[in-house]
Amino acid sequence: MTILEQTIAAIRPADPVAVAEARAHQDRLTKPRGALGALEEVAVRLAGAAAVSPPPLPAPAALAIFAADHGVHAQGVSPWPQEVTLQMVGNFLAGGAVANAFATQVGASVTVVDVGVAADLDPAPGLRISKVAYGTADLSQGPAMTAEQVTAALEAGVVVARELVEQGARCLITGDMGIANTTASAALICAFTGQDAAVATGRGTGVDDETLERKVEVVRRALLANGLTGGPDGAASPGAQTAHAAQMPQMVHIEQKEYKEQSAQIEQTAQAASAMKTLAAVGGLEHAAIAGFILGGAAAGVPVILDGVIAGSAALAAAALAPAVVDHCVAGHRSAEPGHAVALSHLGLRPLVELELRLGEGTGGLLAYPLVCAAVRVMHEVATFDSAGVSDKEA
Ligand SMILES: O=C(O)c1ccc[n+]([C@@H]2O[C@H](COP(=O)([O-])O)[C@@H](O)[C@H]2O)c1
Ligand SMILES: Cc1cc2nc[nH]c2cc1C
Repeated sequence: MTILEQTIAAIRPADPVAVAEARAHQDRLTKPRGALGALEEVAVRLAGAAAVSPPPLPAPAALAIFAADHGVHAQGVSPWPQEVTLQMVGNFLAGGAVANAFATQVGASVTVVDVGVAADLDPAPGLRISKVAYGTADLSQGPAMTAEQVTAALEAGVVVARELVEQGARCLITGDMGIANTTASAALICAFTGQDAAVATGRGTGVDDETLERKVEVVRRALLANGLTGGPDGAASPGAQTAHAAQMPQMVHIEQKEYKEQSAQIEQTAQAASAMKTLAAVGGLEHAAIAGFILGGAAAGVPVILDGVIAGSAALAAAALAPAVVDHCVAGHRSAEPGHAVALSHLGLRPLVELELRLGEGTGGLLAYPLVCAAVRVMHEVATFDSAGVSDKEA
């Protein structure tokens, strides 16, 4: 088995017993039932993911910022020069970015991963060089990446997640840096959800009206050029259905349950193959690496806090590869980029923080991290009605 196959095979869906225990425990704590709102669901979610209630405290946390460049920058979709990706990597390594300040605030470590910056980087403490390519090809003209590049970037993300967990991290936070990557994110979101480009495409770092119009057209062209009409799984490949249909005749005598299981397995395999194609067509190297990072965290048994629209679009790919991965994710925030809400609603994730952030780097995930810790701490430390001798509400 490849690293990616092993990782996908290791991801378990939420444990229903732990979920039920966590819900019941929440209801015994000295507070009106449901009074902690969305935080109660976060604690229950983490219990399901860890298959134990209460779930372990998600500390310490590690942020990984995946950096890469984009061929689609040539279409004039970002007001910023491409070299800002490289320059911001230098800023992260020097501790001068917003992500560094927020990481210090919440005690998270910061690792910068070069998966596709269009320049050679010198080795430095805190930098991991896992370069797959010097940026992607222009996704509006055809596939942004080869299948080999997608696999390499996904596996690079898995390896970073594994190593951070081996080094003691108990919560992973996604981060990204890549000028023009909101265009790739919008295209991925359209492909995976079927949403229209005009709805999913936003102003990124702050483009004017004219550039936004061009950006929407670039996303439309990218979907067309790559034969992606969009769909519930981003499964635009006709091969998906053909592979499934081809298996049907041999299955007529198989027991109904077994047939259903095998049928679901075949469908999942087709969906995964299609997700790889979609990533290659309109994704970025950091999107693929972040998808791998999310899968790697889930496989290693730690929760993953997703940052903004780049992470949201990468999570769509991860979920198409391994649907159970969503049970291990927490949506840190909802970015101002409109496609992010589309992605989160498709994933069924509720963002914890809504501050109209549109920075990336992991900033929204880092701000949400103390809320996730607080949600879990409640489960460990708050007294029950019984233990504190507090009268429960009359039935
Ligand atoms: O996280 C987000 O939702 C987000 C929204 C807008 C912009 N960004 C960041 O801005 C850069 C991409 O913006 P753009 O306009 O060049 O596509 C990239 O480095 C992202 O981290 C990030
Ligand atoms: C300055 C700058 C910082 C960023 N951080 C993440 N994306 C970014 C884009 C720009 C342009």
